[in-house]
Amino acid sequence: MTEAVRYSRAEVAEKTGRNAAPVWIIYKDSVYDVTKYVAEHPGGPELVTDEAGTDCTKVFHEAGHTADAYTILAKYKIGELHEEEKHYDANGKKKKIVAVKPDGQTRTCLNKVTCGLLG
Ligand code: HEM
Repeated sequence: MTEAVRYSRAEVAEKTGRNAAPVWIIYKDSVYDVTKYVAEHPGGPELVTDEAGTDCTKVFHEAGHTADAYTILAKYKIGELHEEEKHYDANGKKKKIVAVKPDGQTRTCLNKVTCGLLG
């Protein structure tokens, strides 16, 4: 299996479609070059170009896209984010963000509530 090409969120952020730049978007930690699709988008090109360079995972979901849209999107995949910049784990689950205290101690949510109750 060939390794995925890796990009940083900063690199993607430059691909805004402006000044002849391509239109790249991030969806669930994968990077897509949708430059050639923009003009074909059934919802109009602006909906896509407005998100160019960004992580549009939430927006893409909320637009209520059908399975067709996800199939088309898959065709434009060019790579993935660097491991340390990913928001999803290997099972596609959203990574848990644990609050890290300055002294390096970590507290879970439940812990915080309990400590809060005890004062
Ligand atoms: C990232 C921002 C995007 C937004 C906010 C967005 C929003 C929308 C909206 C509102 C529609 C409905 C249009 C209508 O019924 O008149 C639509 C349709 C559609 N969009 Fe997007 N879209 C985005 C990106 C994309 C991308 C990147 C693709 C594929 C590469 C895509 C594929 C489609 C397809 C195939 C439809 C037709 C209906 C469907 O199959 O879901 N969209 N989009």
